[in-house]
Amino acid sequence: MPQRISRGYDKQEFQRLSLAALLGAGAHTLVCWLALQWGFFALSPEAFFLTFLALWFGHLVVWSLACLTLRKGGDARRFTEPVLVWSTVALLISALFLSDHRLLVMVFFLAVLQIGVFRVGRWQLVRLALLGVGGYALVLLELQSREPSAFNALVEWQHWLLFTLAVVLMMVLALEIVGIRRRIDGRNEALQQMARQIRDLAIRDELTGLYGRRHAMELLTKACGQARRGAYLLAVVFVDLDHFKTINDQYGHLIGDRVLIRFADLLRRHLQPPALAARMGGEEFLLMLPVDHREQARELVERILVALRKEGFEDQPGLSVTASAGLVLASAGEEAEQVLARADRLLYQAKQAGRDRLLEEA
Ligand SMILES: Nc1nc2c(ncn2[C@@H]2O[C@H](COP(=O)(O)OP(=O)(O)OP(=O)(O)O)[C@@H](O)[C@H]2O)c(=O)[nH]1
Repeated sequence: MPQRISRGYDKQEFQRLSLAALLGAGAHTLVCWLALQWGFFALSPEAFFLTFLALWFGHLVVWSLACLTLRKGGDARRFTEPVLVWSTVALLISALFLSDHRLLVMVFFLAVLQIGVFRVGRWQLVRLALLGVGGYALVLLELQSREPSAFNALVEWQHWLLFTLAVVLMMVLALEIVGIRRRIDGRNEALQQMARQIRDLAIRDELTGLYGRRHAMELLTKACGQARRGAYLLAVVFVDLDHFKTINDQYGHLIGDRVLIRFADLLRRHLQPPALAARMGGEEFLLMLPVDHREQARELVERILVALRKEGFEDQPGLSVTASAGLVLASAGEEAEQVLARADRLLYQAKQAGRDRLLEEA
């Protein structure tokens, strides 16, 4: 599965692929240049120069597209196959002009396959192998039909057979490695999932799924810092369900739990990121609301309190839940604990004033 392979594909991986492709293309050019010097390459020096200029231009285009994609935050992994395919095409083109020593450049294809083993999926690898073997056969057929008398059919096709055998052997090995790699990727994925779950357990309240107190304080500290730097206005709201003890006493603890879960769901429905809610303990909740102005926060909290009042509990028709809240705006230079203490004082006053209301600082 390509998605699995894509995880962990980063800049370094791309740099390694680029370096491998560069070294491979450089070695290929050098071998062909030596062949030209020794008279094995059936092109004039000018035509050789133009041919390799075109091949390097192709490398450059594919590489630049991948770089551009990576810089834009895209997945450069999808350029791995084009890099390998163009490298193979470059080998095949040069094989067209080499007399007798075609195998010299075609062995480079085994290196191309090797690079692909750790980077592309099973089918991409099979496609690449078919391109190498099939392309080599096409090169031979073209040469055979162009100049049958100069074509040493027996030797050339023997070489092709040897090459094909080598590719098949390598593919058997490669597919085994791809399988192992997939299993490792699968296990890594499971481990990462487990790590995410453990982290969630550590930072989330088990009953409601909202963030717990400790993580809420970390987030509040961070949000206060950002608000201090003027990134936004931060409204901090302490919310406490009213007479929750009575609800527990009258309807039982399980219904009390259900009320907490329902309220958390209600908060999730009303808050869009980056606004967030946390359960600070018992029936106490904290809201952090980055806003443009105070009214925006007030209206939102009022909507939440109204929605809670209207909330019905199917098998408990008589149960009606309300909450009290204290809303403050974080001031410049204020620490998280200080903001929280101010919101808590307002909440206390809201309770004193008869509950089921939101109080703000004058
Ligand atoms: N069902 C349930 N009850 C809880 C949980 N955590 C705390 N409580 C109960 O919540 C109740 C909180 O009661 P109080 O602190 O007296 O507050 P209250 O009854 O809501 O009164 P006011 O806040 O003054 O309106 C206690 O009875 C706790 O046992 C929980 O996870 N589930």
